[in-house]
Amino acid sequence: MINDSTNTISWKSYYELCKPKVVLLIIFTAVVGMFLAVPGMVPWQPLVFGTIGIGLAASSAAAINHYLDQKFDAKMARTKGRPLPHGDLNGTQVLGFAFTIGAIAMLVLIFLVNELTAFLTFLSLIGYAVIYTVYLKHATPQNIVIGGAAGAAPPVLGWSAVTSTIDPHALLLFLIIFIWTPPHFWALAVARREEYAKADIPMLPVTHGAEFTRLHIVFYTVLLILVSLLPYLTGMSGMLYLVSAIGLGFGFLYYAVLLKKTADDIIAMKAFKYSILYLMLLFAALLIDHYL
Ligand code: HEM
Ligand SMILES: CC(C)=CCC/C(C)=C/CC/C(C)=C/COP(=O)(O)OP(=O)(O)O
Repeated sequence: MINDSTNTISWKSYYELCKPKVVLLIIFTAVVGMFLAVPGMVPWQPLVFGTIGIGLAASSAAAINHYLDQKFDAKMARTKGRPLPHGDLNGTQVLGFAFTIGAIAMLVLIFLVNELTAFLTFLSLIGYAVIYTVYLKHATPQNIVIGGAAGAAPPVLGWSAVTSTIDPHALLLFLIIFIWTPPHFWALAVARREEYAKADIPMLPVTHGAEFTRLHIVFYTVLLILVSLLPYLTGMSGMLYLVSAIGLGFGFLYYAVLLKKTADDIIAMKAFKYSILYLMLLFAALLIDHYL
């Protein structure tokens, strides 16, 4: 007889392996890339199959990250309840799941979208799941600056799913997420610096201190505001986007400066949460502006 409660735990665990909230935002940025790629409605095939392929590939990368990071995850309060360190799933189950959904993602992208998108998505998957997780994360405090390229790729993937090209406008969207990633992550890392130190992971607040990191959050936030103006300055987006980008950007800067002044970890977590809202609303503004 099937044990219902075990079954529920296991489905929940597989779901958790996918880092669902992160992947949802990744999918959203990819879908915005698709919509911006063409003047009218996006053809349904790249929209549906591109979304499935990119979403499954990002989930596969997240599951591989759970597998490869399990020993480190076990050492940190934030991550020790994850399916592997908590013992809800074993390594074979996690790798089996990751490779299955990763293979489905690749087949969908190769045969139902296009080869360029499949290739770029594969690069992003390897970039996050292997290059960032195995090497960069443990090698340098610039880990997330470099590794951020994988998480910044989805708008380019979405765009190429529709046009089979790497468009310069898509690269602007890449640049926005690339510059957004350090203040997004460092806000959390500042608040969790003792855990990262305990797990011996050389995040910037561990190697260079919290004060230095807070200063870098302000620096990257200013850079982000400037970079976020590029879609308007290049004629890709209009006034609604410009006003949104400036308003949202100054909201981010408010938290960054407040964090620098107060050195308060509660403010750091507020800045981290705001960073997620910022990216979601900025991409929503790009989308709405496109159809005005
Ligand atoms: C190398 C790049 C990145 C790093 C190092 C990073 C790091 C993190 C970390 C450590 C968390 C906390 C997760 C947790 O508490 O379990 C987080 C949460 C989150 N990240 Fe990122 N992130 C990166 C890129 C991205 C990208 C590209 C997106 C979306 C486009 C994103 C969206 C989110 C969201 C939505 C959450 C909240 C998840 C939740 O509440 O469960 N991140 N990020
Ligand atoms: C194919 C494709 C589009 C791939 C996208 C890659 C992807 C899922 C990027 C998200 C980045 C992320 C959640 C980093 C968390 O860092 P961490 O692993 O150091 O955080 P943790 O301590 O919470 O595990």
